Amino acid sequence: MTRVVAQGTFDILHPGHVHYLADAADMGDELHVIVARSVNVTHKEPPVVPDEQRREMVGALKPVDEAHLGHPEDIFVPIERIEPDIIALGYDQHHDDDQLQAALSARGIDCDIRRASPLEDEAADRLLSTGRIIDRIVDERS
Ligand SMILES: Cc1cc2nc3c(=O)[nH]c(=O)nc-3n(C[C@H](O)[C@H](O)[C@H](O)COP(=O)(O)O)c2cc1C
Ligand SMILES: Nc1ncnc2c1ncn2[C@@H]1O[C@H](COP(=O)(O)OP(=O)(O)OP(=O)(O)O)[C@@H](O)[C@H]1O
Repeated sequence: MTRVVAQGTFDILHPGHVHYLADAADMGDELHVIVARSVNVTHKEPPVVPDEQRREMVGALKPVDEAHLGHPEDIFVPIERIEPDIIALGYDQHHDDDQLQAALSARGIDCDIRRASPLEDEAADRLLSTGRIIDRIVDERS
């Protein structure tokens, strides 16, 4: 039984999110997703959709066995509870694989880190980014 963890903000869902989670699910037998708390999304605009609502929507997606809200202060607490064999990072996630591996080892957590693949734009009008969906809303509705 191989348990995989994926993680992210998942603010306004789009096919790129579904592709990432399907890719992560294919790496093992059971997929757990950690949904970032708004307070921890500091590298870009904070999400519009509330924490628990984002968790609920991610948990409803077919590849996902369980969706968890992240810990407010210590990102390793959910990992220690879930005990994954693999952490699947998104293709563009800003985390440094080697630094993350070192931090996991320092906490006594033994798991592989892998990268999921991107879903490239198949058609020019596809919106495969939450930021681009929000930009489109602002452009067309204001
Ligand atoms: C292994 C791992 C565990 C994480 N656990 C949490 C957590 O418990 N709580 C949280 O708020 N964010 C957690 N995060 C951070 C976010 O999920 C994510 O990296 C970031 O805030 C949003 O990134 P995005 O731009 O890919 O959506 C974790 C990230 C990683 C890589
Ligand atoms: N087009 C895509 N293809 C594959 N994975 C994606 C795609 N878009 C997002 N993801 C993955 O989904 C996870 C969560 O992404 P996030 O919530 O940051 O969405 P986003 O649409 O990339 O957001 P933003 O546009 O605001 O940067 C990340 O691991 C990210 O790599």
